[in-house]
Amino acid sequence: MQVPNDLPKEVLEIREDIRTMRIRGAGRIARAVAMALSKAAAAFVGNDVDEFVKYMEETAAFLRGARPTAVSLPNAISFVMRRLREKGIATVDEGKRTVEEAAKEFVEYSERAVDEIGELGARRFRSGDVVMTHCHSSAAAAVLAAARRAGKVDRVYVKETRPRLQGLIAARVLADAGLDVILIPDSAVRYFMKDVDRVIVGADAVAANGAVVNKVGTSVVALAAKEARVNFYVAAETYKFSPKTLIGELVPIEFRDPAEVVGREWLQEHPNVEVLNPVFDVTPAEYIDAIITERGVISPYAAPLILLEEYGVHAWD
Ligand SMILES: O=C(COP(=O)(O)O)[C@H](O)[C@H](O)COP(=O)(O)O
Repeated sequence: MQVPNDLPKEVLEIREDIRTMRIRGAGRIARAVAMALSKAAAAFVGNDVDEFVKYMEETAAFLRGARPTAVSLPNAISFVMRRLREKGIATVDEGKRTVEEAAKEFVEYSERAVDEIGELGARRFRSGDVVMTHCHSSAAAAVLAAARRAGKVDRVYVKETRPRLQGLIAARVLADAGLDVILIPDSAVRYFMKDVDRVIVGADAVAANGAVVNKVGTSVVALAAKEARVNFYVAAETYKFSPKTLIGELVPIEFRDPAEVVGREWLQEHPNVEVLNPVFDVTPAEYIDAIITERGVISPYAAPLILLEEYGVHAWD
């Protein structure tokens, strides 16, 4: 991917931090790219409006390639860039202001959305509920923290989430929120499901057919939950809904370096073994009881309504 000329170092660093997962989780990724666009705009030197717009379009394309699956990333970029395109700016300064304001608005919306999801989601829980979660999702954690504050949930099983062990982040965050955390290996999901009342996870993308793309292993939790008749909830801001799925596109599943699974040394010692590392999987709508969004708690089958309301004709952009 071509790096636009004169892109400030901090924008390059944000992209690299997303690629290497120092910035991770769909919500944080979205907020980080919105801020990256704002920083890029501020750093532009010159008075030529067309040059500025071209530079911003190139920056947007460059940032879009940071990670492929979390649709919050292109959605955050579209939110900011649509403002710039629709505004019809007369000067570069106006363009810079437009980008900065749109990015700020997106970040504020996003932070508010997570809080609203927490409050709405907590209503689905009952006193004494035992919960299971997978990976670390700030939206799912917000629900659990709000449910804890409401005196409903005490205990949560957290899956370690190999190979990158995001479960350890979730365990720390949820313990800090006052929950009793039990960290379990991924392979123990079915063993413990009998003790669980509800599952809650986050999302990297919600498709028009209500399927949810989230950290690999989510679909296995959903299968075990369905077998045990345990409610399965997804916490997802509306900017995680994928407009392109309305026109039949599939959400790309990221495959990362096999060394994340077994280490570089093992790979070198076993050149005849193929190691694959898909990092997301798809949970079909029929396994999902509800998606908790900042606009309300919906059936996964209502995903197209959210998409049409949110993006309308822009789904085709
Ligand atoms: O799958 C992951 C993170 O994957 P990775 O660690 O590979 O980025 C999270 O469940 C979603 O991104 C939602 O997170 P949030 O609710 O924080 O947006």
